[in-house]
Amino acid sequence: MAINTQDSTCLPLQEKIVHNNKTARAVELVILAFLVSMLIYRVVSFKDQEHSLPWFLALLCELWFTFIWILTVCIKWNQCSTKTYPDRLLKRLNEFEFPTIDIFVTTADPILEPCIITMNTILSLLAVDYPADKLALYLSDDACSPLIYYSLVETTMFAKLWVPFCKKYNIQVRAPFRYFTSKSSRFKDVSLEFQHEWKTMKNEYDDLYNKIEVASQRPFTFTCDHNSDFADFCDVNRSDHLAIIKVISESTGLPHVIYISREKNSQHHHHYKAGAMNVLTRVSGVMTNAPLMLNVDCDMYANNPQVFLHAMCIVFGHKNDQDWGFFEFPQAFYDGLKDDPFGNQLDNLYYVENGIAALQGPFYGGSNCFHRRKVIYGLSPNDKIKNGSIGNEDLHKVFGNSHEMRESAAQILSGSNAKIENQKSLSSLIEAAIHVAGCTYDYGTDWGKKVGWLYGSVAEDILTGLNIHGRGWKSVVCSPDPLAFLGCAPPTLVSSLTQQKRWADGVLEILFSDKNPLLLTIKGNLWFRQALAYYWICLWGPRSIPELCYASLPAYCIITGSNFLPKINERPIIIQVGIFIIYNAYFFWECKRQGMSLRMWWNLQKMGRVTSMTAWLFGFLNVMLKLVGLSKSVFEITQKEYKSIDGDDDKNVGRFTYNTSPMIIPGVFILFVNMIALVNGVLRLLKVDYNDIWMEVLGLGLGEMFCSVWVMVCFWEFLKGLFGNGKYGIPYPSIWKSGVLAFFFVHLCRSFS
Ligand SMILES: O=c1ccn([C@@H]2O[C@H](COP(=O)(O)OP(=O)(O)O[C@H]3O[C@H](CO)[C@@H](O)[C@H](O)[C@H]3O)[C@@H](O)[C@H]2O)c(=O)[nH]1
Ligand SMILES: [Mn+2]
Repeated sequence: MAINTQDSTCLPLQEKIVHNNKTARAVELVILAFLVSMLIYRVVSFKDQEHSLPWFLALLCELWFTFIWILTVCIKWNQCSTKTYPDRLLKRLNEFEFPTIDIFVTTADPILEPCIITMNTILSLLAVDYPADKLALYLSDDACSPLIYYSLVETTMFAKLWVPFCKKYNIQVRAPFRYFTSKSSRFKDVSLEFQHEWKTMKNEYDDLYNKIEVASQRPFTFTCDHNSDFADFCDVNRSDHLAIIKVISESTGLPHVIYISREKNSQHHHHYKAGAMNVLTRVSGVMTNAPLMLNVDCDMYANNPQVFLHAMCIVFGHKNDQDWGFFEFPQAFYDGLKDDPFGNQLDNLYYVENGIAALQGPFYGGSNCFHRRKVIYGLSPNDKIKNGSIGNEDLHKVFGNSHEMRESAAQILSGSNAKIENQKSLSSLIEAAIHVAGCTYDYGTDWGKKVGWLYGSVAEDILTGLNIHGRGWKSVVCSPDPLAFLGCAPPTLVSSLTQQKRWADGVLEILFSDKNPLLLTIKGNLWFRQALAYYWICLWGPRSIPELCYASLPAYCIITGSNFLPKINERPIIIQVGIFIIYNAYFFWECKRQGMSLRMWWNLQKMGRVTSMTAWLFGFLNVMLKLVGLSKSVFEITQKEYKSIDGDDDKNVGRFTYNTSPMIIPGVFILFVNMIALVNGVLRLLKVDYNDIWMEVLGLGLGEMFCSVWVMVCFWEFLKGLFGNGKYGIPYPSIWKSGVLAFFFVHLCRSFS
């Protein structure tokens, strides 16, 4: 892409802003100093311990915590963000200079992902401020659902009214389900004409909504004769069917709209989302072959109509072509539950993200991301490929046996901006598209290994981004105001844990692949500190073990009458107390700086413990089982919920609900053992004769009792779950299983003492 440097207005289109981080650094170093002194104290005082086991375990755990803290400090050390200026862009460039963009939306299950949500995603994207003839939107439907196809056809028809309406009145929120329910946007423009059109539009949307709603509620029926639009869907089995590709709209003032359901066959692995993304890449390569690709999950929508203009600021604002391999907008959530009761709105990662942004750039998070096609096709920053210089055989090996695919790839790789001559109509390309959407097309090619989205991890996003960084590309994140994209966070405890489990599982798998960050630093072009950042995320799963161990240590000590902390009348207790206070205050201060409440801080800190000891544990175990060949990874799709703005103000919103998921068990177990320990401890305290032996009381492990109470408070919701009714109660089998485990634990403790 040419960069317009000869310009009178020399103001930059995008700017990297470095944030002052001195105070945070100082506090982080203080915490580190405390951690290190604790380790030294542990080692030095080891021989004085009556009970060496808890001391030793505590040492191991604290070594690990210190290691993780060092990673965290390295990541957060520099803080920066990127600002973009779309108004400058429009003064400098003409729309016809903008590149074409292929937009990918993925959906996989019309029940877990209600159709109407996906359709709103699509509407918001079709209506962005960008020349429509430069956009093509591809929807990948992994469910092969006629309902989704039907909805897409209806939605495209509605879009023909909706898009001009949005552009005419410069509507800010272009996902109708948000627009029509937000109070502020209602009659901003009071002209009669607007009011009239607003009402028409609302009726049309209600119509669309009802059609989709009605169609969703019963098994979708359609005529199966040969000429029917739905003929392809007759008797299809969603996991075993031929590819279905349909061009729904072509050059009508709207972006092109294309429906894709890739071929599935139970004999062949379809690689979940990564597989879907590769089919989207190939089909779009054959059809429109835009140099930029934007991918959006079906649960997100464009919240800022200028998002593509912000994107162009990144594209045209970088003088150096190597400065970005991909760039993304953060995943923020709409209508997030107040104070984030499940800790899944990711706000706690804000400073980590800004830190990584100051390194090689943000991880690829799977959605809201603009990729350059040539980067996805495997180019490294310094590769220069002349037109026609790659042999057909090489292309064949990398991109597969479709002639159209190879031709389009060669064009991208050589960076030729020449428009494909005699631009064929999309419909005439369907045959070629169906070919590249085949379930065996990847075999014997580099798809999923070196090009496209990489296979082998259910966190295909992190893996794919890592591979790109490993080749030396940088990445950029920018968050305009209003936020570019909004999505829905998992609505329940278990759906949130399931998502976290998948992430912990997927990222850990990366460490056992040939894309290990350390390898990429040594052999490739991954920056060392960026590699540390990847380790930080890849180690989520293993973090469960020391956390569990540390959370059961107080219980162990109280039950066996041993200690893992200094007694409270000994001076070194200052170290532990110091860490506890400073760390919590530091985290609270971080939350405060982002405008969070005390409540939210507490929720985040408590859910940090809950998630790591439940979801991450299962992610970790799953990878271990996989390594010995006993398990396979599955991409469990997150449940999505259709909510309009004035949704229910139910007082139970945000309350923990449970099902029979085994992930609950370690939580209840930790709760049980600490409860048993506390009962033990309190009984012992009652027996002491306080007149004589104060010192003995001090020796009884008040520190351990405090820790036990702290753990219990973190798992307080689980305690409520023990007594809750219906979905608010933890199912009896889970309670029983946890009880048995806790019993074993206590028994084990006793046999050790
Ligand atoms: O076989 C599949 C499974 C999923 N998807 C799509 O993948 C997207 C993400 O799935 P979702 O259930 O919403 O997962 P999340 O946990 O919310 O996703 C996060 O984590 C994933 C990796 O674990 C990334 O792919 C996502 O982009 C990122 O938002 C959705 O559009 C799905 O329709 C498919 O197309 N095919
Ligand atoms: Mn999602």
